[in-house]
Amino acid sequence: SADRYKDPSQPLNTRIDDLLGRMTLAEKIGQMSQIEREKATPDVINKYFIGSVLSGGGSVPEKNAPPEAWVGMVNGMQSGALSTRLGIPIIYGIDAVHGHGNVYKATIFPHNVGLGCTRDPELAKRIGAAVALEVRATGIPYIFAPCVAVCRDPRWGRCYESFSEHPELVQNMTSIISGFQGEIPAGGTLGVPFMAGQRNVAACSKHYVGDGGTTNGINENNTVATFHELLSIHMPPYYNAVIRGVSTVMISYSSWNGLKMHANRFLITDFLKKELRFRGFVISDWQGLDRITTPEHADYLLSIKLGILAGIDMVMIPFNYTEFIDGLTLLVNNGTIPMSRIDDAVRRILRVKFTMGLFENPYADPSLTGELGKQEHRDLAREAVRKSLVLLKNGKPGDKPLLPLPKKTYGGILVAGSHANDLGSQCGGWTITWQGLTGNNLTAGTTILDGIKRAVVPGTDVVYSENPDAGFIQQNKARFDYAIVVVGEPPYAETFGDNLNLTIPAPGPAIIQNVCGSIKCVVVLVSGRPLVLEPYINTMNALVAAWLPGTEGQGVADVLFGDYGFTGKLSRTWFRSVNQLPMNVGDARYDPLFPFGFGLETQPS
Ligand SMILES: OC[C@@H]1[C@@H](O)[C@H](O)[C@@H](O)c2nc(-c3ccccc3)cn21
Repeated sequence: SADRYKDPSQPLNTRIDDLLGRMTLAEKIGQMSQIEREKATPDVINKYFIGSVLSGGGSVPEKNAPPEAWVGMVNGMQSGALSTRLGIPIIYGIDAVHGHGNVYKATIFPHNVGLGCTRDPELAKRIGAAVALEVRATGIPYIFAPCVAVCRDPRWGRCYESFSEHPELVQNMTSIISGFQGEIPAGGTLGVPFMAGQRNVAACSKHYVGDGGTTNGINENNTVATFHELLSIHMPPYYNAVIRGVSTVMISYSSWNGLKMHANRFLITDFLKKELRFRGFVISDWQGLDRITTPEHADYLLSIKLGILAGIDMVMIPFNYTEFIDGLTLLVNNGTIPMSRIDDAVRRILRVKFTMGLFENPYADPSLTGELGKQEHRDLAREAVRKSLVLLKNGKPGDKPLLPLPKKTYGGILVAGSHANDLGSQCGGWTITWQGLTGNNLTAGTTILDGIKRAVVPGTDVVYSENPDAGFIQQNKARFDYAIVVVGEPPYAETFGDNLNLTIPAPGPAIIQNVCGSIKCVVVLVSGRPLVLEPYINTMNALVAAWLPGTEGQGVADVLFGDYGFTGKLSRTWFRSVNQLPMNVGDARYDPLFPFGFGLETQPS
């Protein structure tokens, strides 16, 4: 019979059953294997029937690769897959967690902690649609986003990837999934993998489950919680993600009550797949199987057994694919892992690939390359920056408000601080490289300083000094009407961001004291999370939390100078001292510097 699985007019389950019925064990296990692009030659993909390829953070075809180079790379790999006996296309995945972060000149949006402060699910959906277009510009149909972590402790290095500490706010922001994948139409089936068309991408809600609840925020550590606490704090976003038709779920490195999530059959199979009826595929994190044991990779056969029996369908191996394939083959042949488990995994992977139209459209649409970094997307990102800013202080007690700042000044404006003129730092981690970069050469964008210069009336004396010394301040303080001090955290990702003291890194505090001690100042804090403020806040006239705004730094000036009012509300509790942590909205003991939901407002001037 003609290959019914190739016939798009056939019912979905007919296509899945027809194809699955034709597959050898090697072809099935190949579909469950995701390898890193460095290993993914067309020959390897063909020989091992590889089902998926990824770019890890910073893994690019070449430095500053244009979209055409990405398209060429992905299409080359795809040809290797389509030349196999059954011609099952690969699905290429990448982390587009705040825009297409790996890609030179992509639009970089505010990280999720800032988007949570917008309280605007509709905006998040529009951002999702724009990111999908920029990812498709590079020929990629699948992203490891959104992170739906409910970060309960800002000492966690990934807290900025979380929309909020409050599960309901995170649930609301899962609207971004409907942007990435498209909205399930009225009358459509909720709760099954969905993708509207070839200008959308398959999404991945991560990291299942409880990644944001580890002890002291230690990355990949242990989340101690009753089942009720897990269900009420960390699980809710997955209800919404599944209903919205999220195509994949990524498992967390962390443990729940001492059991590694990657080995947790109850939560992955009994709860996510059976109770929540998730029908897409479950993917491991990078070497997530290896890290089931301590030390990691100590017993890889055991890791494979535990991970696959727990219900993981696709394994982000990413390098030692022969070891994975041989190990899983052995475990199936010796009866440790039943074929029914393999078939469940492959069925789910095929369901996503058929649903997203990968069989009909395995190659990139070259007409989309112009979507990368498009001005329309940058304008959207700028809108998101504006709405993400939170005004925490506006004038000392008894003073009149300092913000919005006048665009016309009699004297000059002093702009100080490392983060005023540092595109990389305002983007944060997962930008061009895994950890992110400092400086202004990493990609195309507008620094906060650039934005200030464009906002004031032409001819205004704007003086930038990264770290003005006391002498400069004393000699010049009468010269300036006011100062804008932009300080904050360096870029970081994952464990490199774990931090137990949460102080503003030097020389930030000194710059604040030096400048704000002599000149009326507004401090703009560029950080992935709340930081210690109490020692300096009385010196400041005004204070703005800018989070990690991304490439469109103009959005900061838009609000500082009153083109738009401040509307942002804290997505996280602003603690007084790290000794209070963890401390979240709703806790019995709750004594924050600024509470969850706080944010002063100003009117457009
Ligand atoms: O980039 C792919 C995935 C990403 O989607 C996950 O959110 C994240 O937990 C992650 N960590 C690594 C990773 C960690 C350590 C060394 C090398 C890579 C890789 N990844």
